[in-house]
Order: sequence, then structure tokens, then C-alpha cells
Amino acid sequence: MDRTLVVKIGTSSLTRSVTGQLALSTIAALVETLAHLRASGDRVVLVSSGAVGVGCARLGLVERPRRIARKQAIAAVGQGRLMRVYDDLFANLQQPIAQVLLTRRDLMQRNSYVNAYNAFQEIFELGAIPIVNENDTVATDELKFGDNDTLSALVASLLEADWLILLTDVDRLYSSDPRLDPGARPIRTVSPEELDDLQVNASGSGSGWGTGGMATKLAAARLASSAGVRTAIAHGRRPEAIEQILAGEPHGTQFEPRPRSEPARKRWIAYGLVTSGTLTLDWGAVQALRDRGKSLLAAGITAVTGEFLAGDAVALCTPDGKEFARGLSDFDNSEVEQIRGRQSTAIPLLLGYAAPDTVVHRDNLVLLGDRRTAPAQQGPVSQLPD
Ligand SMILES: Nc1ncnc2c1ncn2[C@@H]1O[C@H](COP(=O)(O)OP(=O)(O)O)[C@@H](O)[C@H]1O
Ligand SMILES: N[C@@H](CCC(=O)OP(=O)(O)O)C(=O)O
Repeated sequence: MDRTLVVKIGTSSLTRSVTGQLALSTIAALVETLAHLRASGDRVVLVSSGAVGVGCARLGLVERPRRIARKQAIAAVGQGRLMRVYDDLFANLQQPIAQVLLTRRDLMQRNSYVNAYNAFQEIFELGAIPIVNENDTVATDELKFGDNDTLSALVASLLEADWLILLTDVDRLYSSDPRLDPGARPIRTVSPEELDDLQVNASGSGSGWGTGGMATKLAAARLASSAGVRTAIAHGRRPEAIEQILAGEPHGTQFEPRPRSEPARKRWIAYGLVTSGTLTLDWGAVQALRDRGKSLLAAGITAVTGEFLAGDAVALCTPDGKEFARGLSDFDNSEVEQIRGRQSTAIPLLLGYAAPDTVVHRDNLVLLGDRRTAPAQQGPVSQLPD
């Protein structure tokens, strides 16, 4: 087959909860499954957590560290060990692997984002399986993914993957944490429309070694679905189930994707970037952007928060504070503050220099998938962007 598959496995599946030691049989089954898929022609990416967990086990530590510098040092111990285990197992099946360590910054800068894409393509051409993790030892706190669920969804979007499979220590998503609530109902399939309104209590933080619990997996499923990637959450103790999921069998929780409508650059704006500020719009501007594909003009902006420079990513919000779009601002925050609510023709006078007509040009603007931002009642309409 000629599919692109991103499989993410969490610490809770890779290690035994009591001892923190590696769950070797699980890892071996995963390796066998992925090597088989690769041999049958699929492009396979493994996003593997576990650097911190494995580092702790190696060093005899019984608790996940809290201090960031300590975590970075432990991840440096664990990552090498983890890769050695993978390489030993994959080598038995003559399957080469490649280590790819990414930081949020790598996916935020356009050139490194494109670079990462090209590197993955070359690794595929070499017949290797890239094994991805966050580069924990150098990632700075404010620019961390923090959990590999988000990282795996971004990698799936970058590669326009067919599937994102999140392996964890429960068999699927439930209406609430099944460890805490015996009445938790299993959720088997979720359409894009249902995903928008899915009411799930995902706040339980899981096994102690995992980081994000279900909340980050749900966020990853939303991100991947918006990027046109089919997503599944399934039990990591039976990685063979991956092949059954790919064959269309009803395992775990499966999320249908939205049609992939945005070009790659727009997906980068939507998901690769971290926003530095927020522009609140009036309903007229919201409609113009959302329904008529217009650029954002200063006239439709009612409030500005955050500090950003021209070229930085900003969140665009409805009057009731829901983010519905993202874009690259043509102005810094103090300039937007000066020109907001004003006609485009007044901008050069207000700022004292020639400036673009638009605050966010439509080429640099992307609507987020969720349609719940539609106004219940329409407010006053501002000057509509060209
Ligand atoms: N609604 C829910 N459905 C299923 N599991 C949930 C839910 N809410 C919280 N959880 C918890 O999330 C845990 C998985 O998250 P986590 O430990 O971070 O896994 P991983 O290491 O695979 O990323 C499960 O063990 C479960 O207890
Ligand atoms: N980069 C970290 C990943 C942390 C993480 O996301 O863990 P998990 O919730 O188990 O997927 C590590 O390798 O320990």
C-alpha cells in the first residue's frame, strides 16, 4: 500500500506502570507491525514518547521530575537508550530507522518547517522509519509541545498523512475517565460535525507517567481531522490492532477527517505557529472573512491584546471571544491599536507612513475548522474588506 501513517505511542504503553521498566513485549509487537507495514509499501512514522520515563528507569528514579532542567537532563539519558532499544529490534527485521528530534520552533519557522518536510521525504526514500520525539533537552519552556499528541498531529498535517494512530493505555476514548467513572460510555466513531460538539470529560491525567491524558489526544484528533487526517485512539498493548484499524475494522475510537481543503502553507499558519496576540473583530468582519474569503481590514477590529511584531501570527476572535481564524499580521500590536476601527484610507495619516491596506491579508489567513463560531444574532456590520 502507498499510505502515509503516523503512529504515536505514549509513555504509559512503553513502560510498566509499577516498575517504570520498558514494556519489551509491547515494543517488540509494535516494531513488528510497523516493519511489516513499511515492507508492504506504506510510509511509516513512529512518534515515540518515553525519553523521560526511560531515563528515570535507567537512573533508578521513581517519580517523574518537575524541575525543567532535571527533566531535560533525564530525557538526554532516556532518548539514547530508547533509540538503542528500537534499533536493536528493528535491525532484527532489517528495517533501518532514523531519529528525528523536533522543537516547536522548528515547525514555526517557515524554512525549517519546509526543511523538516524534505528530510522526512528523503528518509522515506531511503526506506527508513523516522522515529520522532520532541527535542526535550533543548526545547525551552514557553515553546514546548509538552506532549507528543500535539507533535504527532502536527507531523501528520505536515506530511498530509492518511492516518494518525494514537496508542495509549486505554482501549478508546470514553465519555469520562474510565479509571474514575465506572459508568463511562465508550465512544467508537466521531464525525467532524460531532467532533465540534463532543462533550467528553477528558480531564483525568492518566497513569502518572503520561503527560497529557485524554485532553491532548482529543485536541490532536481535532487538529488532525481539520488537516484531513483520519485519526484513531487505540490500546497500545496490542499494536497489531493497527493493521485491523487500517483494514477498516472498528477498533478503538475513530475520527473521520474533514476534506483537506487548505494548501500546506495555510495549514502551517493554522497549526504550526504559536499566536502572540489576539484581534477581536465585529460580526461584519467575521462574516466577511468566514463567508466571503475577504482580507481583514482595520475597520473590523474592536480590540487588540498581546505583543507582536509585523509578520507574527495572531488569533482572530468573534465578538464573544471564540477564535475562528488565524493569520499573519501586517502590523505590530501598537500599530493595530492605533488603526483599529478606522477606514483603510486613514492609515497612512494615523501612522505617518505608507502602509498596507489590510491588517491580515487573505493569503496569510486561515479559518479554523470549527463552525460553532457562527453568530447567534448578527451585530452591526463594519466596513467590509475588499
Ligand atoms: N474521557 C477519557 N477517556 C479515556 N481515558 C481518559 C479519559 N479522560 C482521562 N483519561 C485517562 O487518560 C489516560 C491516557 O493518557 P496518558 O496517561 O497521558 O497516556 P499516554 O502516555 O499514552 O499519552 C488514560 O489512562 C485514562 O485514565
Ligand atoms: N518528549 C517526552 C514526551 C512526553 C509525552 O508526551 O508523554 P506521553 O503523554 O506519554 O505521550 C518524552 O519523551 O518523555
